[in-house]
Amino acid sequence: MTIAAPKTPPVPADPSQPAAIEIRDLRKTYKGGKEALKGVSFDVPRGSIFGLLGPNGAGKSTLINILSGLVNKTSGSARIWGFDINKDPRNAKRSIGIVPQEIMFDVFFTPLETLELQAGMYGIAPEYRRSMEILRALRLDDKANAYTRTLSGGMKRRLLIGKALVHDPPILILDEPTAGVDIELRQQLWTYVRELHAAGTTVVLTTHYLEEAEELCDRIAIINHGEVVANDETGTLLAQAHEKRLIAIVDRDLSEVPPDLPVMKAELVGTRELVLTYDRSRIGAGRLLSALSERGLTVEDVSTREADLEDVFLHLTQSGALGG
Ligand SMILES: Nc1ncnc2c1ncn2[C@@H]1O[C@H](COP(=O)(O)OP(=O)(O)OP(=O)(O)O)[C@@H](O)[C@H]1O
Repeated sequence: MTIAAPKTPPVPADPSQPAAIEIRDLRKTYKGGKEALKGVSFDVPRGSIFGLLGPNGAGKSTLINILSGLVNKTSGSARIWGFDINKDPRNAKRSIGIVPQEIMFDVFFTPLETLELQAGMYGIAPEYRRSMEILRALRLDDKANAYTRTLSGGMKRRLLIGKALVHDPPILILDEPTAGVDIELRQQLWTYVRELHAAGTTVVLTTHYLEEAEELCDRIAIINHGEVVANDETGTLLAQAHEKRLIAIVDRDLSEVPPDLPVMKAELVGTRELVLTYDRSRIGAGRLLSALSERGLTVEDVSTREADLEDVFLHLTQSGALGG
């Protein structure tokens, strides 16, 4: 997608603020006492594709809603493109485009009207609007005058991205954009996101699909129970995943795990399947198989699984399930 140079003056960035988004000790306690954010701090570097991960209820939506002005923070601060969300909310809001989780449109408007209305809401004068250009970039120009209700699911998702781009924000936030979306459409959406990023947009996305975050994001923050439990480059996070798993089917029934195996964790599934979790930086699979043989066991079948972002995620959130 080629998004041409903006025809409206870009939001001037404050050069003393190198982060696209700067969040400091952000707290939110809802009425009724639920502490959704318990002092969250992190920076989204300019020009990054930043992943915000966390199990259901971790506080991701609360965070995004605070940034977009839908929810008031209890304390702490947030700056978007250098603008404090409370002291300079207008510029802070102009600096982000948010693609929400839910598809919500007035179905009686056409895509072109939808973008024009959105531009009007941002106070962009008609001569500065670039609705058709955005529709072309999202390959929706041939649907410009169709009823939105006649668009396919994928087209509606693209139109949502278009709505978030009308004011030419330097930062785009996508909240679970591929939840419930089929694989082909997901790939298409990520192609658009990559193109936008290549054109200079900082991208923040929340996703439950860890392999997606692994593939797309250069930096990832994981939140759990309202706290940041990891915030690092994706490669560094993955390097932390030392755990590897070896699954061995042995030749006879066991009533318990063989003693003193050189592993971090050993589990017996049924009577013959041993699941051994080990530190791959300290020991190899061959040594583990020898250890089983030394304990009088013959292995009939064996497989191993590499650690990935899911391991890091599960380890850090200790939830055992991603939920949703
Ligand atoms: N308006 C509200 N009033 C009270 N509690 C709320 C409100 N909104 C969210 N919560 C609670 O705050 C916590 C964080 O919710 P939040 O929606 O931010 O999580 P999330 O990480 O976005 O989850 P999901 O992935 O399900 O969207 C949850 O325990 C939730 O029940």
